[in-house]
Amino acid sequence: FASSRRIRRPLPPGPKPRLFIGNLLDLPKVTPWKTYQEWRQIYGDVIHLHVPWQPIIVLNSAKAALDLLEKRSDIYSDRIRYRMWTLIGWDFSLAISPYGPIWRSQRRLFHQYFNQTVVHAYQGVQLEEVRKFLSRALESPEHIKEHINHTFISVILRIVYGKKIQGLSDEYIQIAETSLDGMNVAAIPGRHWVEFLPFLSYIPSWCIGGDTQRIVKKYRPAVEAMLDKPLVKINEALATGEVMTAAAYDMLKSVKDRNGGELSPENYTLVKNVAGIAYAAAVETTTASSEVFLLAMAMHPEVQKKAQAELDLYVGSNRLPEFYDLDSLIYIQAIALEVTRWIPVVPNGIAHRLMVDDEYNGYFIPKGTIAIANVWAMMRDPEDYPEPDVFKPERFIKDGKINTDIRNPNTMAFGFGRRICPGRHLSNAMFRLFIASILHVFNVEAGRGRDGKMQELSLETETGLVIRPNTVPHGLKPRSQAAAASLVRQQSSIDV
Ligand code: HEM
Repeated sequence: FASSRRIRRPLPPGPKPRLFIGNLLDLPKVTPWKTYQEWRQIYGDVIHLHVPWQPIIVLNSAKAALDLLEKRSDIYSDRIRYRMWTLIGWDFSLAISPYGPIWRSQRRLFHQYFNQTVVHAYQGVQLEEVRKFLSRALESPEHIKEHINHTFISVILRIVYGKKIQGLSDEYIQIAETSLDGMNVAAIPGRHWVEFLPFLSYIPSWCIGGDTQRIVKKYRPAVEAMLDKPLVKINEALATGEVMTAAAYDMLKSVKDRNGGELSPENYTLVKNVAGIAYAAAVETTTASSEVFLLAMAMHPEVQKKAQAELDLYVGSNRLPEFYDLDSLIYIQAIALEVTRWIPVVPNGIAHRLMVDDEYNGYFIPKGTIAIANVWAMMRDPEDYPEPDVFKPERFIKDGKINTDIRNPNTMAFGFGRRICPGRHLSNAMFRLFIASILHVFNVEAGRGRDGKMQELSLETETGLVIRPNTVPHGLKPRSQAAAASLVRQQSSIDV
């Protein structure tokens, strides 16, 4: 199959390469998705970048991404190994494992605990944590970013490790945040010279040129601790016969039972790595989406009003939204889709790697090429989404239902083919519950800064694998002081 495509044809178009260094200096280091989107006007949907030893294609349209990453998933499902990821210890992760037996066994185990059917079992935890969030937001809206982060960390740690954190100062949160920062820092193509000049990894941190070692020293201990610490307690529980409600406990127990009560170091590592990636992949992405949601709401009060009218109709003022409400809340669903489209929080996905030579639209794509899905450009394709910069949930609704003729942003935001995000079922349900709960209780405004002035909101984001808005609204005002506040306090039992 693959060899039938082995016909030498020109490479796809792209910026003119320089002698020896190719397009190395052209690789954008800040918000690359925007530059790639601009390049689409010049070079088209599939752009080739020639970096020494490493051809790259950027897929700027949903069609190209679906044609290659989805329909030819058998040959486009490998990953590159950023040298920096391996150096800081992130090569444990299923998300960057090469396509092969280790990835397959990790992915199979992950799927068992996060497939569409199983995730219903986690609704109780999500509901409880989202309500605690409402209560915290009521008490101290100025700390909204911390509350969001706290919520999704709590949800995933309870699901995966059965661990309840005491607060934001929990040692584990610090460790995990540091290691996630490391992953983001390491993952931008072109930022680290060690990707192209491996000897740089040997230069000591105190020397000129020792940047790589400095980064390793900063992040590697945190990545190791993030994986090791929570599993130790679970393993002890298993050894003493204590029963725990936690996915990692069930994983360890089932591999142990399958192997006659023995837990080999390989199986222990398998569970440790699969559990660790759940935390790492879930927290940053869901936190980022929630921040984008708040930004969209503060910028569009008219959207809040419509959503609140729907909530008042279907949920009413005597209770908070439940999971069973979500299918009836069409406008809330449309908001979730539009937030996902408006600022996709993984704007360049996670790059795929081609395993054999290929050909597309008459262009040759050599084996080893990295394929970057520019989800940002796909979400701003005016053919799919007229006036793409405008935030408009209505674009997804027709005759009172979600219009399935409009391309669903989730088919791009969560990636493609065999590598598609296996956490999307958990994430989608949780996100809609979060949106419904906030809008049921609060009006979202930009919030005032320390100087007393209203915060100026901006669409700017950081650069990274996962992006978060630079400004996050914190002006959450209860819609009705008496009703909303007593409802939240009554339905969430926490000490904030
Ligand atoms: C807003 C929420 C989320 C977004 C936007 C998102 C997006 C993505 C994307 C773009 C990928 C790469 C797919 C590809 O290579 O084509 C991915 C992979 C992955 N995601 Fe998510 N994700 C989210 C939430 C979650 C959650 C909640 C979990 C875990 C419970 C999770 C677990 C994973 C894992 C394990 C992978 C690696 C899959 C592989 O390489 O085989 N994600 N995600």
